Formats: sequence, structure tokens, C-alpha cells
Amino acid sequence: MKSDKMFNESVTNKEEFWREQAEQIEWFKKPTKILTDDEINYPTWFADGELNTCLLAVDKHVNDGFGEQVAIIYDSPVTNRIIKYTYSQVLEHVSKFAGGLKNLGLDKDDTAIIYMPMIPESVFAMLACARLGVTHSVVFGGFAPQELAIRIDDCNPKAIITASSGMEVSRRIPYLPFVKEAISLSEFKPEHIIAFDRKLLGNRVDFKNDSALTDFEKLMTESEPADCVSVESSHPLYILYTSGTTGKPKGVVRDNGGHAVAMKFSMQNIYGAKPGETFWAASDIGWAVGHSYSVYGPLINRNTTVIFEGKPIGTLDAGTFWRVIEEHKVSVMFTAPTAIRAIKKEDPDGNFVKKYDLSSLRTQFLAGERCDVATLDWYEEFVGVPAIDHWWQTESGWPMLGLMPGIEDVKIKRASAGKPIPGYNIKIFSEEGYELEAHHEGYLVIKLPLAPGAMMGIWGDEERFKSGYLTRFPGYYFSGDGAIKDEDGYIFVTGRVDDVINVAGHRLSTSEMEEVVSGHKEVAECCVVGIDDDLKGQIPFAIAVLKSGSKIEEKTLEKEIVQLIREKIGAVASMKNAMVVNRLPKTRSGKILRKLIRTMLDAKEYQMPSTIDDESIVEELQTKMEEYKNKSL
Ligand SMILES: CCC(=O)SCCNC(=O)CCNC(=O)[C@H](O)C(C)(C)COP(=O)(O)OP(=O)(O)OC[C@H]1O[C@@H](n2cnc3c(N)ncnc32)[C@H](O)[C@@H]1OP(=O)(O)O
Repeated sequence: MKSDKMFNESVTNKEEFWREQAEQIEWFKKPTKILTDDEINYPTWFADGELNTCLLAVDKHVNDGFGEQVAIIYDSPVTNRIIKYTYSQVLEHVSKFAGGLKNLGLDKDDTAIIYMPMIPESVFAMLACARLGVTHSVVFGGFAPQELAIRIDDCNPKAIITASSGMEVSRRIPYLPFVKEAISLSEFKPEHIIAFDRKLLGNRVDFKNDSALTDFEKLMTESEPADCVSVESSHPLYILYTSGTTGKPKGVVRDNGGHAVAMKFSMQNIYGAKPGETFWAASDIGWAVGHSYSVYGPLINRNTTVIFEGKPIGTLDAGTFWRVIEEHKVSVMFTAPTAIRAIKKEDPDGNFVKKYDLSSLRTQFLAGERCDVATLDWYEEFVGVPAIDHWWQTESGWPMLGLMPGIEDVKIKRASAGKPIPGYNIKIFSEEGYELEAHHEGYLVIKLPLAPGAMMGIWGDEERFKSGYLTRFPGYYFSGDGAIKDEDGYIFVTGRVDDVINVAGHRLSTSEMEEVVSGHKEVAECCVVGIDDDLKGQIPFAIAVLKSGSKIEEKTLEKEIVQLIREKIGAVASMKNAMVVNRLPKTRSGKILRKLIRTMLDAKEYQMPSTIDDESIVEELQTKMEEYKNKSL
């Protein structure tokens, strides 16, 4: 198999392999050092190379004569608009907006937060930052002001780029007011708030009477264009926050050089997208999928990318995805299994699918969470193109497990995320760090170095980077996921081995939710676990012990906790359930037995943990859970 050969080359002859891949992109200064160690002995790619990511994504294509090719299709069923931008138009917008940022004093020593909905201006803002070497940090719009404030205090942005509002189906999301609230909560105060006024949605921005605000559109139309700045390969292109096992999110740092090489490599070899074709990743730009495959990957590969401001169902109906594929002749698509599950639920017999001509669609990729077999079956039956589940993380920025239809015919094994992708030497380890044979479940780890484009560290927190990823198994990256390998080398990812949960493809921390729940004035102690959900894969479930003497009703507490989580973390957490118990099951040393709680809530078979301090609590809990279920029905 071509991919097996490529994989072997990438791990045995890594420097030569990645030197060749680096030839596929343009550099201001070609790297001569392919693989070196940084100051903490963490492997770094292309250390002495210099380049600019915006140049690769935009200017290069215009210079090569493709200025009239459509670069971005903005498809917004929520505002009923479709707008197309050619590469030349994108270059004009991006270079002028970059000029505006430069006039405000932003340069490659600065960071900027982008908190925006799915509109082309968000992409222009990302590319303009990349053009100047300003490190951007896109924050997903579904997060509440407090979450934004945490990120402001962590990366100290010189500017926040936002919009007046967003549109969630038919609900207006007040982005700018959220930004103002976040800044009132944060200790660090950014110098500039740049706001894009979405006139169409009403609620106009009053630039005249609010001197703290800079008008995005004016900045973009009235500034002189700025050129691409040459940055070192390891210069941070972006910081993207993701949830960890503790409450505070981690700012994953991505470089420019390794990332650009990985984007080009993956678009061609994994996704098999040919330059000029339309590639659609239906993800928000606030997630890693949105960064890599709605923005940088397709643009670097000279594809047309679709920026979709809508939902798989409800904008307008369950046929929206198929309408977009037909209308824009999408060749390769990427989405989260939750999206397909939502469509399947609404359209079990594929009636909406049948209305559209999907002949342009070659391959469907799925990631963000594990895809269940029933969803894959539905997809195969009604859509009829290969649906390839693959696995990666915000930390890697691109696939670590998958198949490579870009270079060969692939054999899909349902429920597997595929085989290791070149550059990712994946092993399954036991608790003690021994490699496990096929069919034994263990920890998914990756021998260092990771491939180019994978995380360079955690913003401002070297210790957390080392302790979270590098010390559990020295010489290996600890992914936090469990997995099983089969005799053919296919890997089946079994889920997180820590307290991180995955809700509709959104990675969230239960510790962070526990901090919020325990902040409720009636709660003495609590625990939040992820339980199975037919639609979203997992959803959080809170269990609380009340303070002594508290008289609050369970239903009232539940309502207040749900509201508190929405306010402090965001609607995206999808917290719906909170149950009151007299006590939590614990080990003799006082650790909450979360796995036991989770298994019982999922009504699965459980074993009595040998470390439990009082076995009688299990029956007590069982009775309480049944009562709760009966009340909720
Ligand atoms: C491989 C590397 C990675 O894993 S990177 C991460 C990849 N993950 C993804 O791309 C996420 C995939 N999921 C999705 O795109 C969405 O969940 C899909 C499938 C489209 C469904 O969306 P939706 O119906 O809104 O459900 P949801 O569970 O996402 O939302 C729950 C509540 O949050 C809200 N929300 C969502 N997005 C925003 C936003 N940008 N701004 C403000 N609010 C947002 C939703 O409206 C929803 O609210 P409510 O509970 O209905 O009131």
C-alpha cells in the first residue's frame, strides 16, 4: 500500500521525508535545519525557514494567475445570502485590513483575539493577522463572556476583532456586548476593539458615540494595503484554546512553517482535494477543524472553501447540506458525526437527500468525535459516497489517524478511525508503558517527534505542556484517548481516559463545569460526568450534594444550574440535567468515583470498585437515579 510505504518513510527517514514535503510550499528562506530540538528538548520542524502563511493562502494564487478563481463562498441560510469572493478580492480585503491593523500598531510581537460568527470577514481577519505575523486566537462564539475573559487574560491581545452580532438559527447572538462584558471581567484590557457592523441584522454599532470602537469595514476599505511579513517557521501563527482536565483552558500554539507543510500534505494526500475544486468543512472557525480545513488548508491548496453560516437542520430544513453540495459542486466534505446524526433523525428515509444532485461529491470525512456505525450505515445507504471517519485533536491540528484516498483506494473498517497517518508513530500502551498487542485496549500514545504542524506548546505554560503531554510516558506524546489496534493496524479510538467530554464535537472540561456548579450557593459538593446521548454523543450530567439545611427543590436547583452553566461557560455545554443526592460515592482516600457514576447513569453494567469506602451507597444511588428518571419522563 502506498500509504504504508509513506508512513514507514515518514518515521524511519523522517528528515528526508519532510524535507521533500516542505518543497511543496514557497518559503522566503528555505529551511536547512529540518528537525531540531527547542530549548526544552521538544522536537521542532524547519527551525531556520522563513515564510508567510497568508502569502501561501492568497497572494501566491493571484501571482500564479488564479486571481479570478473563487476562493470563498459565503453561504448563509440564516441571512438568506450567498456571496462569492475571488482570490483577487480576498487579497484586496485582507491586505487592506492588514494595513489597518498595522496602522493601529499591531505587529509580529502582538496577539489578537477574533470572536466572530461564520462570516467572510472572520476569515479576512485571520489572514490579515497571519500577513503581519500577529498571532491570532479565534474564540468560538458559543462561549460566554467569562470564557472570553479567561482567554483575554491568558493571551493579552492588543486587539479584539468582533462583529455586532451573530445569528443562531433565528436567535441573535450579541457578540459586541459579550466582548464588552468580557473586557469588564478581565484584568487585561486590550487597546482596540474592532467591530464589524452587521447592518443586515439590525442592532447597529454606534461608532460615533463610542470612541473605544474601531469600525472594521472602514479599516478594511480606507487603509493602504500591507505586504506579507516574513516570519520564522516557528513563529506562532495562532493560539487555539481547548479544554483540559483542570478548569483553565489550554492555549495550543501552532507554528507557521510546520503547519503550512502539513496543510498542503493533508489536503493532497488525505483529503485528495485537487486545486480548483470546492472543499467544504462544515465546522465553526472557532474549532481546529475550522482553522485547518475551512480556512488554511483549502486556501493553501487553492481550493474554493465554503463558509457556512447555518445548521445541518433548521436552516431551512434537513436538506441544507445536500443543497450546498449541489449548488457549489462540493467535491470533498468534512463534518462532525453529530451533524449527520441530526440529519438522519430528521430524515430517516433520506427523502431530502434524494432531492439533490450530489454527483460532485467524492468523499465525506467525519471527525471531532467517534462516529457510530448506524450513522455510517445511513450515510452509505442514502448518500452513497465513502464516509471516512478519522481522528485528530486540536493539539495536532490535522489528522493523526485516517485513510488516504488522495493517493490510493481505501478500505474502510467501520468504527475504526483508520491507520496512523505519516508522521504520527502511534502505539497503544499499557498503564506501565509497554506496547500492547492487537485487540488489547490501552492508551493511545505517539512517539516523538510528532509530525510538522502539531502543537509547539501551551501558550505561557511550559510546565503544563510537559506535565500534560510529555511526562506520563517519556519520549511519547500522551493523547488522553484510549484505543485498540487490530491485526491489520487499524485503530479503534475508545474515548477519553480523563475527565474531558465531547459534546456534539465540542471538547469540554467537566472540571470547569464542576467549578461552576459548586459556585451555586446551595451546593456543598458536586460532580459532573459525561453521559451517552443519541444525538450529541455525550452530554454533561451534574450530581450535587446540598449544603446542610438547604431546602431547595431538585427541579429548581436543576434549572438554576443549567442557567449558570449557560451564563458562565455557554449554551454549547448543553447542560440539561442536575440531580440531588445525599452523598457521592468515593474511594477510601476520598476521590469521587466518576466512572462508576457515569456507568450507572448510562445504565451499563458496572463492577463494584475495590477501593470504594462504603458499598451501600451504590444501591442508594441506583434508587435515586431511578426516581430522577421517572420524574424527568
Ligand atoms: C478533530 C479536531 C477537533 O475535534 S476540532 C472540533 C471539531 N468539532 C466541530 O467542528 C463541532 C461540530 N459540531 C457542530 O458543528 C454543531 O454541534 C452542529 C452539529 C452543527 C449542531 O449545532 P447546534 O444545533 O447549534 O448544537 P450545539 O450542540 O453545537 O449547540 C448547543 C447550543 O449552543 C449554541 N451555539 C452553538 N454555536 C454557537 C455560536 N457560534 N454562538 C452562539 N451559540 C452557539 C446553540 O445555539 C445551542 O443553543 P441552545 O441550547 O439551542 O439554546
